[in-house]
Amino acid sequence: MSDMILELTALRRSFTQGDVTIDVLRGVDAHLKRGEIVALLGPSGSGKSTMLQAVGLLEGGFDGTIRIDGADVTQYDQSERTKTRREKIGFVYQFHHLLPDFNAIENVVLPQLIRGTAQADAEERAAELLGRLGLGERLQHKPSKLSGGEQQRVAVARALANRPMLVLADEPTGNLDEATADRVFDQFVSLVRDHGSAALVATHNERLAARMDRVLRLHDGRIEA
Ligand SMILES: Nc1ncnc2c1ncn2[C@@H]1O[C@H](COP(=O)(O)OP(=O)(O)OP(=O)(O)O)[C@@H](O)[C@H]1O
Repeated sequence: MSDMILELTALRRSFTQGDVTIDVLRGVDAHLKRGEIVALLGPSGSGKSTMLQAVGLLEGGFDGTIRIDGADVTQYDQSERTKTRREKIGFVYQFHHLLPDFNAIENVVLPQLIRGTAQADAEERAAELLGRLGLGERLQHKPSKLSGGEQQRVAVARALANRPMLVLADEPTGNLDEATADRVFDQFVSLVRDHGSAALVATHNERLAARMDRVLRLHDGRIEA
């Protein structure tokens, strides 16, 4: 097992709309080691989401090299990308994208079933995670019956349910008040550290960034030295 969870080399991405081409990522070099929690900071429009989408194997169309857990995934086809995403990556978004018709525990069980975990094991794991996140009394609540911070904690549990080695978060606490954001983030950090995963967290929030192990700043399409 490699200690390098993520390596980006000369990552480039442009978008063309009509006759305007914007070079969003202009040669990003970055890496994450096992156990590291790293902030990705940059002004609006600097390419943070674009970078997470590339790393999360959600979007093609970029140049450069992406290595995840030592494997060069750059040229992976659709099915290899899906497999890597399922086995190695967990996502947390600002707007959590929970399934509205499923309750809290079902939302955390589902990705485990997709991965092939037995129902009983998946439920046990989901209940344990949600309990650690302070939602032990909310297992049967649907997202609409949960507060924003509670929904965000369910999303954290869901992202970590399969113990991904790489966790990608895009403004994971962006819609929460400061005190709730801090609590959710503390819980996120403690779970990521327990798993020995690495996490890349895109945020505008300097205060949140200061609590991570390291900060990457996107500026003019590159990571500042
Ligand atoms: N699918 C697309 N087609 C065309 N342009 C795009 C597309 N996706 C992103 N862009 C452009 O790329 C730039 C970077 O967008 P991105 O969402 O990565 O920024 P960001 O740093 O995440 O911003 P924010 O902090 O506001 O979320 C923006 O200028 C945007 O207009």
